[in-house]
Amino acid sequence: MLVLTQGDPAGIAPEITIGAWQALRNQEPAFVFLGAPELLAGRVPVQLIEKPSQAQAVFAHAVPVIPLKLNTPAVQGQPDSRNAESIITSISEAVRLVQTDAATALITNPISKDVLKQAGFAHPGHTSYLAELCHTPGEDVMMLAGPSLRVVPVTVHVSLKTAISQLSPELIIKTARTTAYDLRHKFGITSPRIAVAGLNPHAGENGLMGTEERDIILPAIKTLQNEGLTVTGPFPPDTLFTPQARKNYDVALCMYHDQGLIPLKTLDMAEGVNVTLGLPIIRTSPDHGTAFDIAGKGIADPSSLLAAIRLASTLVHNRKTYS
Ligand SMILES: NC(=O)C1=CN([C@@H]2O[C@H](COP(=O)(O)OP(=O)(O)OC[C@H]3O[C@@H](n4cnc5c(N)ncnc54)[C@H](O)[C@@H]3O)[C@@H](O)[C@H]2O)C=CC1
Ligand SMILES: NCC(=O)COP(=O)(O)O
Repeated sequence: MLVLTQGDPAGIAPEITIGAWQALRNQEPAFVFLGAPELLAGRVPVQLIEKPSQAQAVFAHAVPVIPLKLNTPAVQGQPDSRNAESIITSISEAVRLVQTDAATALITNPISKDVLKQAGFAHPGHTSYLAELCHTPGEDVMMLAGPSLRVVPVTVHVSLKTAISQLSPELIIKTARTTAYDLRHKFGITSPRIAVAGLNPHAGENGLMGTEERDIILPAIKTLQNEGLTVTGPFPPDTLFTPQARKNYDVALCMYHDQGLIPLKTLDMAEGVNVTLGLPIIRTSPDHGTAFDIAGKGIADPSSLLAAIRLASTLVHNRKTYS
């Protein structure tokens, strides 16, 4: 059984959860929602359960919910850090359920990093928190996957200045190895083709516009090639995402967050999925955030959450097949 976390109760998580249940109730995969039942109740039937194994029997007629308490009632569009505790508990409890085989994978609803930071949460998002919960800190890799493109940012939730200072051959090599391993074992791509983006305009143009390609990225690519991995680049970032270029790789390794996420969301916002690689558990998430600006207006599109739920189910199946 898949477990879906609560996310920020003031964002669009409740309404996209409802939309996902309405789309999936008469088909697979089923999920259990781990959060405050009042976020859904009144709009769709809800049935409280104690453990994920009870969810399948319920799913066709009600959203199965393992209940959590909010510290203060949720107001759509008005996030409140007093509810950080239930947001975080939902994530940690979902991980525990997967670790103990009570659930097969987790799908996370969007959270606000800012709201959690106000409550003292130390992580810039789910990804590194999940790695900590799995006792594999630093092994996490973020991948965004859509119908048109997969991207992996080597540096993630840091300023552009910090991203550049964090880049190293070691970090690129480690990220590419994890990406290649999980594309094989979770996505069934036997020999994944990894295209590596440059950092600078024109990928540095022989040092004319920056030296990171020559000093950091190219040595990493050579090491990875010597290991037998299909890795090419560094490519000028401005043409790496054209339709023609995208035919030549399975994943683009990007040097910083927006280098990869801008093309991914431009091409695939509605169906993009955030997948955490490198962990012993399977976790997916919609590619978008809390969308406080539209929360409660009934216009949130549940497609990305649906894609995340379906991909989690596929990865559970793939892991059995390809591992
Ligand atoms: N997986 C996660 O938990 C993620 C969390 N975030 C967090 O979300 C918060 C808001 O971030 P933003 O940069 O504003 O990104 P956002 O994705 O929440 O919103 C960006 C724009 O897209 C629209 N949008 C997003 N999802 C939509 C949907 N399903 N249907 C229709 N319109 C949609 C919003 O209304 C907004 O105009 C931040 O605190 C950020 O940290 C952002 C990305 C992922
Ligand atoms: N930009 C992606 C994002 O914010 C999701 O982060 P995480 O919560 O999956 O770590």
